[in-house]
Amino acid sequence: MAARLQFRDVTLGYDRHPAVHHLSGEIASGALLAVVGPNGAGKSTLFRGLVGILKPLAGSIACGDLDVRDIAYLPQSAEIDRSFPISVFDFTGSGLWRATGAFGGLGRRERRRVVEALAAVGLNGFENRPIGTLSGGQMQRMLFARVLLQDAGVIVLDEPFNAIDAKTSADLLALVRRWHEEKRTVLAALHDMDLVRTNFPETLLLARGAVAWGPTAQVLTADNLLRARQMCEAFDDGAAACAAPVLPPRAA
Ligand SMILES: Nc1ncnc2c1ncn2[C@@H]1O[C@H](COP(=O)(O)OP(=O)(O)OP(=O)(O)O)[C@@H](O)[C@H]1O
Repeated sequence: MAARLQFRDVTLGYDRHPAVHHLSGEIASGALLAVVGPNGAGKSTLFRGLVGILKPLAGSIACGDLDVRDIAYLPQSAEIDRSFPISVFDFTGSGLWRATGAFGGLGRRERRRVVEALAAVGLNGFENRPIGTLSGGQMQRMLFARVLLQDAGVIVLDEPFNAIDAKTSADLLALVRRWHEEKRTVLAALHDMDLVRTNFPETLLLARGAVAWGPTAQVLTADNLLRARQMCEAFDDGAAACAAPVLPPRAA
C-alpha cells in the first residue's frame, strides 16, 4: 500500500528542547500501528506534530495530499478541560466541524448523527449532561464518539484505553477494528503490551527516537523494551536541538 504519512528526520520538542529526536519512517495507508514506549518517550509529542499542533524543530512530516482536517485526533483525556461548561451533545457535535465549519449550526440531519454516534459508544441519554459530570470511561467513550463523527481517513488515538474497565476497552477496541476494516489509517499510543500484541499488527517502539519499527512480534522483544527504557532514562531533557542524527532511522 502507498505511504500515507512520512516522518522525514523530524525533531519535535518544546522551547527548542527536543522530545522526539530525528525520527524517519513511513506509515502505509490503512496501517494499524501501535506507538509504544516508556513515560516521556515522546509518543504524545509525535502525535501533536502529526496533527499539526506542534511545528517540527527540524525535519518534516509529510501527509501527501491529506488535509490536516482529514486527521481525527483523540487526545489524552487529561488534556480535556472538564470544567468547560459544555454538554456531551455539543462537545461530540464539534466532531462535525469539518462538515459544518467551526461556527456552523447543526441541522436536523447532523443532530441525528450526533445522537447516533453517542448511541454507538453506549452513551444514549447522556446528551444533556455537562462533560464535567462524566466518569473517566464515559469521557473516553465521548471522545471516541467525536472521532466517529469526524469520519477521517487517519485516526490518531493518544492512550485511548487508559484507566478504563475491560468492557469499555473491548467496546472501544471493536471500533478501532472497524476503522481498520474500513481501510482507515489508525495510530494509537498504548502501554498495554498484551493488548498491542493481540490487536496491532505493526508497532513503533519510541524512546525519543525509533528503537524498533515493524511487525509487532519483532518489535516487542525483551531486548528492545530494555533498550527503550535505558534510552529514555539516559536522555537529557534539557538537551538543545541538534543538526546531526543520533539514532539510526528505521522504516516500517
Ligand atoms: N508542553 C510541554 N512543554 C514542555 N515539555 C513537554 C511538554 N509536553 C511534553 N513535554 C516533555 O516532552 C517529553 C516527551 O513527553 P510526551 O508527553 O510526548 O511523552 P509520552 O511518551 O507521551 O509519555 P507518557 O507515556 O507519560 O504519556 C517529556 O520529557 C515531557 O516532559
